Amino acid sequence: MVSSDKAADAHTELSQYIARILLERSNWSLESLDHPVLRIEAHLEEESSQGERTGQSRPVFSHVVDLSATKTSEPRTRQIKAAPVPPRAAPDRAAACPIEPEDRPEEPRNTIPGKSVTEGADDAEEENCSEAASESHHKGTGGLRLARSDSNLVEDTDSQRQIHSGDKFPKRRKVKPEGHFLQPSTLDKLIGGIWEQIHGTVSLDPQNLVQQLQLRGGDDNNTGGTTIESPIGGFLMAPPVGTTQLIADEAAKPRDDTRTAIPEMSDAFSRSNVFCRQVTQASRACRSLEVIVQARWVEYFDAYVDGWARANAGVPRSRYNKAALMGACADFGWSEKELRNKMYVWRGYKEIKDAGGWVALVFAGMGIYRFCKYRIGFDKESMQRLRNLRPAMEVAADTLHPQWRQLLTVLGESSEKLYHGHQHDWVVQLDGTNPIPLRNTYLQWDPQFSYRQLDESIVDEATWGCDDPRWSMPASDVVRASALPLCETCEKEQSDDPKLNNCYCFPTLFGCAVTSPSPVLVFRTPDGKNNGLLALCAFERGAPIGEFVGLVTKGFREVDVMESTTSSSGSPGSSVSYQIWQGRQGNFTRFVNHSCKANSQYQRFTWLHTQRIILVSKGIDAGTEITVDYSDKYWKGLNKACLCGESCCRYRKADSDKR
Ligand SMILES: C[S@@+](CC[C@H](N)C(=O)[O-])C[C@H]1O[C@@H](n2cnc3c(N)ncnc32)[C@H](O)[C@@H]1O
Repeated sequence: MVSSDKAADAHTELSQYIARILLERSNWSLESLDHPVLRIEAHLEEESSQGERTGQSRPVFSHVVDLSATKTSEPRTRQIKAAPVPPRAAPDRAAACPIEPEDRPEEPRNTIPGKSVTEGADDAEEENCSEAASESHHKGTGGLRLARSDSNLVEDTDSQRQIHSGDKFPKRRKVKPEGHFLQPSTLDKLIGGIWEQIHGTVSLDPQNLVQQLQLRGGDDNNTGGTTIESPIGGFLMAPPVGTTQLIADEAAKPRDDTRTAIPEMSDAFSRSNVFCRQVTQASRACRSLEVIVQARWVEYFDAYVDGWARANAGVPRSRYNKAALMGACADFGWSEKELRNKMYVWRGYKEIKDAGGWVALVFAGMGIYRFCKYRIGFDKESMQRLRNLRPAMEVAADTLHPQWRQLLTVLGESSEKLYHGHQHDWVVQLDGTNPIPLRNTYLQWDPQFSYRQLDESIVDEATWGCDDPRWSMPASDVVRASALPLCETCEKEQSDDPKLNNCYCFPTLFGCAVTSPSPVLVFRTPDGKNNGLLALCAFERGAPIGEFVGLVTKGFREVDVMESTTSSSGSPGSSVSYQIWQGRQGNFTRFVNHSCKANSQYQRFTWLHTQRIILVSKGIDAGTEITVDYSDKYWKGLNKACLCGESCCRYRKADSDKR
């Protein structure tokens, strides 16, 4: 007997497979069908001894497979589904976690010259679950084991709860596509787009609309039309030919004079950056405004027709519908067909608003038009997914874009934020219920619990004085005159000044002009691990998720800490061990749970001579929990069982139960 889950899987796989064959071999596109079905028929026939058909044929099987789901079904990854929260395992008091990072970051696939994205991905997998139990596999996994350079760390048998890391990023087998050629569904794209916008740098402050552009009426000498001037002065987007000419003119001058041209050009360039950004921001805010107004217009339309229909019960509703349509056509100056087409899309906006709230519309960006026009996977299930995500989206939008709700005042909606503070001061729940203040999720174990969100680690002065133990002397004895430190990984110059920086090992974290918040949220795990970290967008293998920051200290025992070591600045060759404790302060990495089949790991990386610990993806799908392998050293002697739920789980039993 095949279990119903397996049967459903087989069914999905079969229909996807057949759909792929159909699409590959014919000109048919499922996308062009509203409700595609695949009709499979089998006939039992008598065949002649020569293998010819005798004409007798009896239908014995007829089955219709609904392919609508194929058009939109989700990737078969381990999604965290909305579910009621089961009884929780008590986390450690103000848990901090011990970890040792790797020395070398995974080379970001498309930043290392000569290495393509797929090259590394073809490597044999060293961390597959079935091998996990063997010692050799543990070495291959690389996750949070001792780095080679840590071999001189004290072999402290009772120093449990220390998370460690290895030196090398584990190689992984390229994940074979499982017939997802139609994936991700448009809903996935829409949701991904919303998270990207929320975590992006585009500001949706309505002030962008009113302040950043000053429309100035008047005659332009050339066109006689209206001109647009930037508030910072000048007609910024004059043709770049001017600049080209400037260069040519300056080139003709004596050599010394050309230097004066550079500041001028640089000034013009930087002003054009500002202006272009202002127009982009304003236009982005306009787009959000457009969509929410159109969704609201549909509500007006419906209310108008409803009102008439209620007042004249005997008259068919369609009559008022038509009358309203005609009235609107006159006001818009559009034909009925034009308006109907637009209304179809706008009604989609309204439905998205009804499910995902205004936040989903405001941050949806351009993708929403396609989603509403083609309505692929625009079904109850999709709307429920949006409904469940709404509170999480509001947490992120309110905390990252405090002004966004002001756009809603045009609709007469409140501009008051629902969620204050830092985005990780909230624990979101994936069943759509209200987010919980982070603090409340620890009070039962620690009534004094508090957590301060940090952007950077703080060195415990009582322990280290003014010295940062993470700082180490350059490996080379020769102090380079150029002064810019070289990256130990890529050997390029590092600088906090993006114009001077040349190291792009972790470009979203170091050496970049602007850093965007990582698209992650703290969430309530459905499997008893209390809180965990949720990836809102996909992180490709090798991509940094964030830095492990907290209090840089030492000597902590019986609490979760990150353990690491650097070579001593005083005497090269020896090492300095330190800990990073996140019990009371730190960032979102504090909430990363353990899994025996982890999808990320900690790695060491040196930036400007100071060691940093980076949480790096091993390939994470959007909507999944981010996990690391805390390693044997953490679990050894710990009176706690692992709840990762993987078939390869190595710590299913608490150490005390094993005795
Ligand atoms: C760094 S914290 C992770 C966040 C934690 N879940 C929370 O709610 O604060 C580490 C603690 O989480 C819990 N934890 C993490 N991974 C676990 C797992 N696989 N099984 C059981 N408990 C886990 C343990 O209580 C551990 O001490």
